[in-house]
Amino acid sequence: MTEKTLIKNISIVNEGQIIVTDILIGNGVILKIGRNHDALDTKVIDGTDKYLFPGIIDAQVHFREPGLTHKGNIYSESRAAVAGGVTSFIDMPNTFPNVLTMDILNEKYQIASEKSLANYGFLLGVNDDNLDYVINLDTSKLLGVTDDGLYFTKKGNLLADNPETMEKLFANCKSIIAIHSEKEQIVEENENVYREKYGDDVPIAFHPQIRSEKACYEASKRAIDIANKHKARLHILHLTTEAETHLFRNDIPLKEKNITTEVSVHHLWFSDQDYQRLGTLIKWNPAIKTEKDKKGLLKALLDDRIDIVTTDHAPHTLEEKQKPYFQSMSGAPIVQHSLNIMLEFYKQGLISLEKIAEKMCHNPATLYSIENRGFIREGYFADLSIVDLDSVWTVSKENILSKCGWSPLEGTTFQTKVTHSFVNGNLVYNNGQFNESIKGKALTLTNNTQRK
Ligand SMILES: NC(=O)N[C@@H](CC(=O)O)C(=O)O
Repeated sequence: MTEKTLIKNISIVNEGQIIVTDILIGNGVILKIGRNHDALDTKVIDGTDKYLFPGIIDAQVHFREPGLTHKGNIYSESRAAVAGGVTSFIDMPNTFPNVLTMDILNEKYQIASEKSLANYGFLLGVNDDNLDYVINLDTSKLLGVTDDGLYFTKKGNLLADNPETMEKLFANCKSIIAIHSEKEQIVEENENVYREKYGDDVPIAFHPQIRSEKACYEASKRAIDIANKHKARLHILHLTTEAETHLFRNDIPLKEKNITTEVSVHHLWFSDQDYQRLGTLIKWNPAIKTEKDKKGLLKALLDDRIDIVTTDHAPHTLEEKQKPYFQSMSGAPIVQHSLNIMLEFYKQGLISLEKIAEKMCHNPATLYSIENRGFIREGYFADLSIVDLDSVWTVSKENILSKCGWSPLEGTTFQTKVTHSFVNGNLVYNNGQFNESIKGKALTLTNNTQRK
């Protein structure tokens, strides 16, 4: 029989409430929430003055395996994730080979089953080349599909830039369709304007003018129109503009939405004011935009037009980042610090703890129809994170766990710390120490078909 763990006297942040009580976990699940447990054969953790969150489900990461493991792999990045309170992740298909077939998708599940410290799910990529293959699959069994176009090539018929292929996919796909929403044609026109003026070394401050609000807005508007026409289940990844937030509804519950969206933590944390200080280290696609956009995104998150928070964790080596504008890779590692960032907003009085749990834990589970995770409920998997809301520390090279070994947050002081993370009831992370012997599990889907 596996050992049980009793977390005593902890403030449980869950489903709109904070309740101070005990929680008993064993056999991988939450056995009992409430006082009066029999402590025989039970390991006890004192939770006094600490907070318990459902493990975070980060629904957009790039863990780089297979094929790009010089900058990250499923072991290293899931380890960084768990240290930050992330107990499940959904990884994108721009690994090599690109995830365009079920064989390649299944290979990633196999690698993760051997190496991942967190629970895992993988999206299948879709583009013009494999479109017919994808729509002939039983897509209702997939966690989701996502356009891969922007990740791999700038030229050619990109799915999210090609209305005909979008129509065909949206009319036929039964799973959630997640898209990266920027009109590449607009981006290319802008690139040409700035290239003419500056050559290869365009100042990074122009990144938001190149990957512009217009490029984002027009792509999102078009995708929503096509999705509505076909009643498709569309999710727009990492929103970056205030303008786009007005395309989304908050007058119906998440479960009933056909169109959903997310914000990534860096678009809430950084703005164009930071390009001067951090340069291409904060070059992301879509781009970090203005202070107004940053504020608008937080507002839309709070009023439920934006459904979830993700990281789009995208490690690159420093060498790959610190290049002239056009050569510098977009993306940065952030999965280890997403909860710290959101809790910093809590400290500033901008968001409640309950809302953080909703957007980072409950809603990703609901949005992707993930079974028995994302909530602190008896019988659910014991994916849990304990947080100390009064612990000051500074991000530095010494405590960054992502394989690439740097972070745009270096030098940032946080006032909160994840002390413990449980994955399926196993204490994988305990105050800087890891138990790496037990691996995470594949995320499974609830019975609901994802398409209304
Ligand atoms: N978000 C990023 O800036 N980069 C992503 C790819 C992408 O989403 O464009 C990456 O994989 O590096």
